[in-house]
Amino acid sequence: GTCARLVCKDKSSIAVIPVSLQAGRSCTVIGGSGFLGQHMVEQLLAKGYRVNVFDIQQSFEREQVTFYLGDLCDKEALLPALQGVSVVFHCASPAPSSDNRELFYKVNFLGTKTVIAACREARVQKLVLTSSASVVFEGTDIKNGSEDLPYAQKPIDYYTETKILQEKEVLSANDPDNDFLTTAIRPHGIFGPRDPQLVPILIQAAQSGKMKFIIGDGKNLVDFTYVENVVHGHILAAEKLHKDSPLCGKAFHITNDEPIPFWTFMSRILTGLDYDPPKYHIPYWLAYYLALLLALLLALLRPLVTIKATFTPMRVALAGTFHYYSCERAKRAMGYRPVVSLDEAIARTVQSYPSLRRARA
Ligand SMILES: NC(=O)C1=CN([C@@H]2O[C@H](COP(=O)(O)OP(=O)(O)OC[C@H]3O[C@@H](n4cnc5c(N)ncnc54)[C@H](O)[C@@H]3O)[C@@H](O)[C@H]2O)C=CC1
Ligand SMILES: CC(C)=CCC[C@@H](C)[C@H]1CC[C@H]2C3=C(CC[C@]12C)[C@@]1(C)CCC(=O)C[C@@H]1CC3
Repeated sequence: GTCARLVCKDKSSIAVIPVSLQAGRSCTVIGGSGFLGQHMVEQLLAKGYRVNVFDIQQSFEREQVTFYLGDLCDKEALLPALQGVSVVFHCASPAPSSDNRELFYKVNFLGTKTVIAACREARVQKLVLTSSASVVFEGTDIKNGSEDLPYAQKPIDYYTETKILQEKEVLSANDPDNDFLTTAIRPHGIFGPRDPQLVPILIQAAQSGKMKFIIGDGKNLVDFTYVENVVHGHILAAEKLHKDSPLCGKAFHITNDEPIPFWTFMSRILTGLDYDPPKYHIPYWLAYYLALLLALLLALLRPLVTIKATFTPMRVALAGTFHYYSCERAKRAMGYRPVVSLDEAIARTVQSYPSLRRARA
């Protein structure tokens, strides 16, 4: 089967070694309980990897997976999960919506330094970070952006600010002389089954009547990337990361390579779940200033009440500007190609949320 390979020692003896016991086939997924993390675990197992998960929470149980519960800011908690593994995938982060500056700094920046120190101590050979394409986004158009764009000087939010600090830390830790190699994957707009953010937020907005307007002319292209393609990019990166490979210490965009107008994508998810797509247009700058005004108002009211807005300047920027990226570098360096097309990805995603389908009267 796929989990075993024949090894011929000499003509008379043939040993069968499970793929999971071969060097380089054991890994730890930090953040393995999350949306991306769980999909990582599934594909890694399917490819015959031995998989540990390190996470602050346990969201599933699988016989083949060893769980280590703990905070990645705690090196002593991390170390047992890294013993004997050759690859660490770091895809843990507080949710962007948590809006907690202190926590972002502690987990994404200081915690990532701890992950690096723990990897070195445990003699892990490869560290693959899940970064984000948003590290170069400042709220204005990016068309076919390459990895050579400079980091955002004014990141769109504090979460992204700490994703920049984190990525810099991981890439500069690349140290071939000491057998420690690092690389970073920058996905954008990950979606797919079990995503707790994109589809649920969208349907919630539709249910409360907030999905009537298209911000701008609706032509702004954006990358939405199917989770299985993101996972594929991570695993390829780990497998192609070798001393002298072009992956060492570098970041790579992983996208569906099919940028789509933001509002077309939203409409396809909405109609797929039997909701009406938005049809009225509102000028981008009007939406932006309305959202700013709302944010100001909520800040003034904060001593009295705390209300979380759906309509924020950052979201308006995401919904009304171009932000799509080239994945040419990943194609060249690791032979990346998306494995699931956008059409297929949307169909699978819509199908996976029967509970969010609009109840017909
Ligand atoms: N979802 C998206 O569209 C995008 C996500 N990313 C990045 O992908 C990665 C994964 O994101 P998702 O799976 O969407 O997030 P998620 O919130 O579903 O998963 C994150 C996981 O990290 C764990 N975690 C958080 N703090 C921890 C700590 N202190 N110690 C141990 N574990 C901790 C959580 O318990 C959770 O299981 C993150 O690094 C995120 O920044 C990047 C670009 C886009
Ligand atoms: C490509 C990329 C970075 C996607 C981001 C995902 C989320 C940030 C979006 C998922 C649902 C979106 C959404 C809005 C903004 C961006 C999202 C949160 C609005 C709040 C924009 C303003 C509206 O008119 C309502 C939208 C609801 C859905």
